[in-house]
Amino acid sequence: MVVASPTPIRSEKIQAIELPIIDLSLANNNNKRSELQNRIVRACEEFGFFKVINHGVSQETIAKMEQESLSFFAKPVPEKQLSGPANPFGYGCKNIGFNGDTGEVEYLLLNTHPLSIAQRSKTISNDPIKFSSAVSGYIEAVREVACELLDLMAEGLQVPQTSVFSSLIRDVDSDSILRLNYYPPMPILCKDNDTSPSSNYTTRVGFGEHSDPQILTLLRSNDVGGLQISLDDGVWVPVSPDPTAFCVNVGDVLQAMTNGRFVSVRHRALTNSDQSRMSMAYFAAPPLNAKITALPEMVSTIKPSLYRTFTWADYKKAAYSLRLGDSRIDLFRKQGEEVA
Ligand SMILES: C=C1C[C@]23C[C@@]1(O)CC[C@H]2[C@@]12CC[C@H](O)[C@@](C)(C(=O)O1)[C@H]2[C@@H]3C(=O)O
Ligand SMILES: O=C(O)CCC(=O)C(=O)O
Ligand SMILES: [Fe+2]
Repeated sequence: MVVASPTPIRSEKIQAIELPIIDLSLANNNNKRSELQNRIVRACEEFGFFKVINHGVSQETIAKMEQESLSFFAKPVPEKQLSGPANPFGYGCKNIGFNGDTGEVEYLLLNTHPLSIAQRSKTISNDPIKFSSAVSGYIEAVREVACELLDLMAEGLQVPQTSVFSSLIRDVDSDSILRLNYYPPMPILCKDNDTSPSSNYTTRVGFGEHSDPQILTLLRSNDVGGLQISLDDGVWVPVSPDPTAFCVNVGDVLQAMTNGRFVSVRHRALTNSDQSRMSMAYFAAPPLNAKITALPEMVSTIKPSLYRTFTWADYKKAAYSLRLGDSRIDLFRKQGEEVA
């Protein structure tokens, strides 16, 4: 197997994008709820990404999770390795997935089932009860935010069964996961000691280009930038970091359930030259046996369903057999159906 080396890329000075802002406190305001639904729907159609403020997750819940995460990544490597290798859960360093993808990232991938968290905490922390309580508290809080957003999306799409998306995540068998990413500072590479402001500067990729496979991702990062999204082919647009907000993106499953109306957009994370970046991503996923198919309201004679029905287990199997940057959802596209 050929193992790819971490890709250095040219640093380009592209202005950061201001993602659509969703103020979740408006969800409880009867006069504003429908405007909020439309705003979320538009963001999912146009960008596949938005920023959520006033989300209701307490600063304490986030700080506890962040502190546990920092303490873990600050440990000596041999200690961290006791929680690895990631298969897919556990501690991973530079290797992403099983097919030779690499990046300048260390991570902990956790199954969100309470029993699994309790069990794994024993190898992760010297105080497993404190670690698992921080993780469980964080997961419960972000799951609530994810469910509220998904209900608003269904309402905005005029789908009568408004819990059609959120019920998949609330299911006890939901396959949701939590990923803690740590990107150590990486000096910018400069070819031939040439310090002129030309194209010789390169930045290292922390987490390569991909789309998220699940329904919805809620990402919280520290105040160090690095996330970029690919809005138009070939152009990478940086997203400004905001530790008080969640950066939310549509996953492949939601793209399929909305018959391509919502877009699962490719993104990546670059390292920073002098500061470490830390991100915590909650990937809201259905149960393994859930059948994924376009909602009837999203299908018509002029917009026939783009994808075959598949189970989340089928999709995961395909995802783990592919490279990070491969398009997984295309495997499930019906012949002859073009995505708008
Ligand atoms: C190369 C891979 C890593 C990944 C599984 C895959 O085979 C393709 C998708 C990757 C991804 C991207 C989003 C999430 O970070 C992730 C946990 C997921 O569900 O799909 C990772 C997988 C991983 O790191 O194991
Ligand atoms: O760390 C980030 O900002 C992005 C990470 C990411 O895309 C992922 O974990 O899937
Ligand atoms: Fe991602």
